[in-house]
Amino acid sequence: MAPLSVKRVLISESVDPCCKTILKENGIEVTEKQQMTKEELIAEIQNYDGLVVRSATKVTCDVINAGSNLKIIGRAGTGVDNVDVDAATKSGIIVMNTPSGNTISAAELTCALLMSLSRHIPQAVMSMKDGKWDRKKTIGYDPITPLEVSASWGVEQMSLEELWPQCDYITVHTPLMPSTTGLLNDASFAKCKKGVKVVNCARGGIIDEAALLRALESGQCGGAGLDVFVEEPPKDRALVNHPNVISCPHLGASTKEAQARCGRDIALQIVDMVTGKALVGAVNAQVLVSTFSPDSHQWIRLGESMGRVLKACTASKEPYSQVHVTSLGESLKKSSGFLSSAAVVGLLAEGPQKGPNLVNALPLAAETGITVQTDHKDSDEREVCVVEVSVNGSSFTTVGSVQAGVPVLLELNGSVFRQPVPLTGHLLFFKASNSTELLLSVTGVLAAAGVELQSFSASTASSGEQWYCMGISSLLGDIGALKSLAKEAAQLTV
Ligand SMILES: O=C(O)[C@H](O)COP(=O)(O)O
Repeated sequence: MAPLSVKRVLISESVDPCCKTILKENGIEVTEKQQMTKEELIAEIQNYDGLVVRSATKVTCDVINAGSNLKIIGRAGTGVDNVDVDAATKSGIIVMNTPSGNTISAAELTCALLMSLSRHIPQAVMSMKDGKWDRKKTIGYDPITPLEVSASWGVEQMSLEELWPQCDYITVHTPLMPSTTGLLNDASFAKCKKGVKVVNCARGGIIDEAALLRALESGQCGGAGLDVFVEEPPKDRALVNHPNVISCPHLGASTKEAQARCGRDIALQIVDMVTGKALVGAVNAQVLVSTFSPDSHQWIRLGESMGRVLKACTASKEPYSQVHVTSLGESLKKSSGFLSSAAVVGLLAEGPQKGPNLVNALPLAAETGITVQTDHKDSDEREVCVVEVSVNGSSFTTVGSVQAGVPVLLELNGSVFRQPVPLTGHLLFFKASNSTELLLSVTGVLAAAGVELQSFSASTASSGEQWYCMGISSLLGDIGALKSLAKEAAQLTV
């Protein structure tokens, strides 16, 4: 992938200072502004092409839409539920997290809460501070029964149904998403051992808060350690104030070590991305991961150019219903993903959709009603990319490759070019029967418009209507004259 240019980054939360230092050392201008209101962030965000956040900044669709120059949202931490990832993807913005920076600190707090729950340490501390010497409440200790060791990780894997009735303690460590929202609910609490203790240092909502309160009240749940809440800070204090709940204000990652790691990781990941070295931590742009090799750059250009050629030659027939991209050749095995996105970018370029790029190509295609199909075929003979579009009931195909580092077109809808057509500059395509008169007429049209003919590629077929391609010095102002000479004609700049 051609390196993304990121020049100005806004850090909207307390992120370790090393983040700013690393970004600045790499030529990126950094502004730190904390505790901005949503309105302030919306007004400000257009001035930046990068945004670095923790979990308090709500990067909503409104913020993303206001960020007309935004290219990357860096999350100095793990959870990206405060970022509207779908909206970012549609706008072609990379969302990147630091998947391992604060894991150890969150695990430490989980263990601390487990121990505190078991031994009622916070309650004992409070009662000591109240001047009491109450030894009765700290004597009922149940030993923690560790889960059995599984074959691979030392933990026996069980279904949740099997797991619930066996646990003395349940800790959750998942992102918040539809499948994990309310993972512990009335039904699952009912299957648990009476008095089960639960810890949530992951995200509020994985344990259903209303169900947890009911389970605490009935004694079905014997205690909860909560570092996170559905609403932060929680306005409803019922859980926080419950005698069997110990809670913290989302401190799982708040250690010097975790913050230094996350601040450093997100800055280095952004720098690696803008310098084209690597893409690490992107949560919405998997297709880009394999584009960080120099070899891939020309293939991406090829895919996009083929999409543009298809669009130019079929524009009058729109709408498109399907794009089918096939890569051939061992070395393109991992390329079919980005080739299809690149072809869609070319096909949608200059259309009504906002800024198609490799991040948003597939969602934009889906939104436009285009199905994208990707295939790979092994071939010892050649490395080529075939892009076929279904447009208004018929199909139109291009075949291209990269030769000597240059993207070239080999075939256009059945016409095989004698010489590969370099996909660069201004190109004129037309379909006609092979005739000297026609070619003279076309060059006459070019000359009359002051356009120089720079290259000419004809089909290998000697009879029937075939596609021709001309490299020209500039686009014709009007190709009406050409359209009256040839069956079809199109021009474009790639
Ligand atoms: O998702 C995370 O990384 C943790 O919940 C930490 O969030 P924070 O960076 O806002 O402390």
